[in-house]
Amino acid sequence: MAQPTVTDIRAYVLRGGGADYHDQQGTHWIDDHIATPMSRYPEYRESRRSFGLNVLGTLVVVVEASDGSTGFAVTTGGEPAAWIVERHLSRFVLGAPVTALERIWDQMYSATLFYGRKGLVLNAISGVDLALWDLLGAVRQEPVHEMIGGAVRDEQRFYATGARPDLAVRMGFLGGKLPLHHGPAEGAEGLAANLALLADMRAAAGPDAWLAYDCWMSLDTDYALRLARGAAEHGLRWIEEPLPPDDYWGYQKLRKALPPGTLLTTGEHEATRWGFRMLAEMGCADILQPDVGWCGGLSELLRITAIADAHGLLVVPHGSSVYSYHFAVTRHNSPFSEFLMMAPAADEVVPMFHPQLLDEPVPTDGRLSVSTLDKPGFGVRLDPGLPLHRPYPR
Ligand SMILES: C[C@H](O)[C@H](O)[C@@H](O)[C@@H](O)C(=O)O
Ligand SMILES: [Mg+2]
Repeated sequence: MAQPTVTDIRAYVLRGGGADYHDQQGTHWIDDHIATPMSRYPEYRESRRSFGLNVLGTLVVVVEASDGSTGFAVTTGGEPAAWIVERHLSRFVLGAPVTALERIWDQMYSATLFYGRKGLVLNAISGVDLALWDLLGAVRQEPVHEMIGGAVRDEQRFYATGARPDLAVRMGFLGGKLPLHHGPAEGAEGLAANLALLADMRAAAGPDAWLAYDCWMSLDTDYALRLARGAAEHGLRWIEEPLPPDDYWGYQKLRKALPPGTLLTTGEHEATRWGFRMLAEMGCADILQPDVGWCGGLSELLRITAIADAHGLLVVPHGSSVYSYHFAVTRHNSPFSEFLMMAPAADEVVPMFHPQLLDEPVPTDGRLSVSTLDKPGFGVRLDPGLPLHRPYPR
């Protein structure tokens, strides 16, 4: 059956929040002395922006079809990802049927293997893949979740990531995930402060709230184990991404040594089915957390989730707004989702990719009804007032 074809693909960049949600201005919980692999250098310990966590900015991919339909997606990537889209990936998209997502994905990945595989190239591939899913939804006038098998539940529950799990619980979230503030370089004093904060949050959030620590690749196995053992009395539900993503062996060892009841999670800086196969087969985690804008897009996330399911693992994508909501509601092994509290004090619910998307749904009382996703594609629009810049027009 003849399908519309892709007639144009354009890559733009944006600064100031949105998909590159670390790109914040002024005081914000997400850049408040948070432990990272750079924390061993005192000059880079206070702020993640100081070492460039917000250096990339947002990549916006726009695609158009011969029937006049358009699709778009936003992810982290900025100008270098825009170059990859315009100067390399565009050749596999232009002229292709809007249904050719598998062939386009395989060509984008295979053609960039000599310099890609993970990281920024997979962010760019993810952006194109998500834009193509949005375009297909526009052509078919179907929401993405209906095109990938349909919802398995009527609503999605959320936990909140931010500095105030105590407030999140009162807003109806399952609980909260705190950023870890101190790593090994800050010694026993830092560890004590990490545990004291968790104890305070447990007292404030109550005995039943989920509490987790996001360690953002900042620890070593020994510190992670000491943190988890000290946190067990406060009911730490999971310890997230304590080690650098390539230390599969450390994750494997740590998972075997954690206190009973403390889960190990990771994956937001992993990419492709092969990376997640490694995590699954080496027993690195209980919950896999791919970011759909970084792991290879929705097409690859579906493949990753099948691998996880076969290993009895949950897939709870890293905070990625509508791009993961449409996925999560269709998978039995994605029973809850992350919501990043992007208000500077983490004290109110604002759209995760603010200010870039119009009609971006947000949880109410910590949950989102599938019916709020019943619009074509991913169901959001790019704010037409944004200062879009196209750095590499063809
Ligand atoms: C809160 C963490 O430090 C990161 O900023 C966060 O983006 C990510 O790790 C997450 O899981 O949300
Ligand atoms: Mg994380």
